[in-house]
Amino acid sequence: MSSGPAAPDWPAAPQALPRHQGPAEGLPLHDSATLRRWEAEAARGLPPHALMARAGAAVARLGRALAPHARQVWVLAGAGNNGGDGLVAARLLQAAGLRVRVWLAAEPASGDARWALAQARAAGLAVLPGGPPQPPADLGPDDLVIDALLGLGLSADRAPAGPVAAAMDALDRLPAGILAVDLPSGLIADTGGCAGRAVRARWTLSLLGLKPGLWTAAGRDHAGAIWHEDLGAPAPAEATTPRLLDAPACAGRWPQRPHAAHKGSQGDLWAVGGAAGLSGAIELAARAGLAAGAGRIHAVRLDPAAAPPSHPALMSRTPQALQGEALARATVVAGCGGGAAIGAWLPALIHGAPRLLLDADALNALAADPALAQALRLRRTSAVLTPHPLEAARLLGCTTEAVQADRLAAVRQLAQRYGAMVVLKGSGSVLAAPDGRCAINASGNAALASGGTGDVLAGWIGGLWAQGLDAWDALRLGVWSHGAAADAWQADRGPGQPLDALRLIEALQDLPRR
Ligand SMILES: NC(=O)C1=CN([C@@H]2O[C@H](COP(=O)(O)OP(=O)(O)OC[C@H]3O[C@@H](n4cnc5c(N)ncnc54)[C@H](OP(=O)(O)O)[C@@H]3O)[C@@H](O)[C@H]2O)[C@@H](O)CC1
Ligand SMILES: Nc1ncnc2c1ncn2[C@@H]1O[C@H](COP(=O)(O)OP(=O)(O)O)[C@@H](O)[C@H]1O
Ligand SMILES: [K+]
Repeated sequence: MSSGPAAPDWPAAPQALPRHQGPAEGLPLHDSATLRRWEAEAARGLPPHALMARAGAAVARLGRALAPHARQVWVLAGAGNNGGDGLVAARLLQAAGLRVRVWLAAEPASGDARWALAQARAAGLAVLPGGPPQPPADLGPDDLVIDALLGLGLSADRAPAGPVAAAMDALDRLPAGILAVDLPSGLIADTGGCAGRAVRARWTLSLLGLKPGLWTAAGRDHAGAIWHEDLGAPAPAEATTPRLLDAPACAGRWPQRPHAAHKGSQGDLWAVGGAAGLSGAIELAARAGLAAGAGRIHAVRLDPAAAPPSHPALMSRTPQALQGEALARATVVAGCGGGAAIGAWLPALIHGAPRLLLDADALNALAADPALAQALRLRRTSAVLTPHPLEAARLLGCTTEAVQADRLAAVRQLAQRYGAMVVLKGSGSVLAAPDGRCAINASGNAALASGGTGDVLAGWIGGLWAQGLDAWDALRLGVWSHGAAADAWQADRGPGQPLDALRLIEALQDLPRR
C-alpha cells in the first residue's frame, strides 16, 4: 500500500439509517450551500486531503461490510472530488486484497482528486482517463460497484453526456450491488430531482450531512438504503434546516390514553364531505379517525342522497348539526369526497372550528376563492392542509411539474401563503409550518399509490389531533405512521403488493404505538 495519510482518523463507523439516535425533532437535512460551507470550515482545520482520505476510507469500509463476499470491485470515478473519494476507496479496497478495476471519466482538475489519483497509481492501480466503460467480464452478483461519478458538484441544468453518460449506461446493466458515494450520480441534492437521469444505487453513503433530495421526489428510487458518515466534522448550527421524519423522531409522541379515559375525553372528530357518489371518501376518513382513537366520530354527508356510513361506530350527521357548542369542540376534517358542495360550508368551518384540516375538494374550493384564503390566513388557531401535487399546484397557481421540481420550496410557499401547516403528499411527503419548521417523511412506499389512501391520511391525522396533540405533532406523527403502516405491510409481503385503503386502516391499527 502506498504512503497515503496514516490510518485515516475518522471517529466512528458510518451510521445506518434509520437506527440513529438523533435529536427529538429529527436529523437535520442540509442544503448544498450549507454543505459547501461545512466542507470548507472542516478542511481549514485539517491537514491537506484529510477529508477526502476519510471519505474514501468510509466508502471502502462500508463497501466491504455491505458486500462481504465480493471478490472484485469496479469503481467508476468522475473528474471531480466525488471521483477522488472513489479513487481513495479503490486503493484501500485493493490493499484489503480485493481485485479492483477503476474507470476514470477524465483527468481530475482539483488538487484533492489529483492527489487521490496519484496515490492510486502509486499503489499499482492502472487508471487511465477516458475509454469505454467496460465492466470486468466476470463481475457477479456478490461483487461491488462504486458509483463515484457525480456528487454535490452536479450541474443540475444539463443531462450527463459523453463518457459520464456511457458510464451510467454501463451501471444500468450490472448484476452487482451499487454503492453510491455521497449521492447517486445525477440526483440533485437539494430537490431529489434528476439532471436528466440518475444512477439507481442499492446503497448510498451520504458524506458530511444528509441531503433532502435523498428522501423526496426521485430520491427514494435512486438512493437505496441510506448510510451516513459525518467525516468527524462538527455540523454548522442551522435552526431552520428541514428535519428527517422517521421512527426515532416520532417515538413517544403518541396521544396518551389515561386509565380513566372516556369517549368524551378523547375528542370529537367531524368528517365533512360525502357528496353523492363520493360517500366512500368520507367513510374512509371517519374510519381512520376511529382507528386513530378519537372518542366520537361524526360523519357529515353534504348530500342527503349520499349513502350513510356503514360502520356501526360512526354517527351519521347533517351539516346543520355542526354548529354552536358542537363546532366549538370539534376537530373537523373537511373535503374528502366533498364535491363542489363543500365550498359553501367552508366560511363557517374556517371561522368556527378550533382544529381544521382541509383535504381534496376543500383544497380545490380554497384555490378557487381568494376570500376563503384570506379567511384562513386570519384564523387564530391552526389549520392543516393535505394537498397532493396537483392540488398543491392549484393552490399555488402553477403546474404540477413546478411543484414536483422543488417540493420543499412548494410546501414552504404554501405554508406561508395560507398561514397553515401543510403536507405535500407523494413519495417523500414534505411538511411545513408557517413559522418555518419543515420536515421530510422517511416512511411510506408505492403500496400507498391507490385511491382512498389520502382520505385515510386526513382522517388519521384528524383523529390524532382530536386527542389533544398540538397541530404540528399530530401532522408529523400522522404522516409518519401512515407511511410506517404501509412499510410494515410491505415488509410482510414484499414489494409490488398494493395496499387498499381499508387494509391500510387495519395496518394503522396494528402499528405498535411506541
Ligand atoms: N462537499 C463535501 O461535503 C465533501 C466533498 N467530498 C466529495 O466531493 C464531492 C463534490 O466534489 P466536486 O465539487 O468536485 O463535484 P463532483 O460531484 O465531483 O462533480 C464535479 C464533476 O462532475 C462533472 N459534472 C457536473 N455536472 C455534470 C453533468 N450534469 N453531467 C456530466 N458531468 C457533470 C464536472 O464536470 P465539468 O462541469 O467540469 O465539465 C466535474 O468533473 C462530494 O459529493 C463528495 O463526494 C468529500 O471528499 C469531502 C466532503
Ligand atoms: N409512491 C408513494 N410513496 C409513498 N407514499 C405514497 C406514494 N404514493 C402515494 N402515497 C401516499 O398515499 C396517499 C395518497 O393520497 P391522495 O393522492 O390524496 O389519494 P386519494 O385522493 O385517492 O385518497 C398520500 O398520503 C401519499 O403520500
Ligand atoms: K456518486
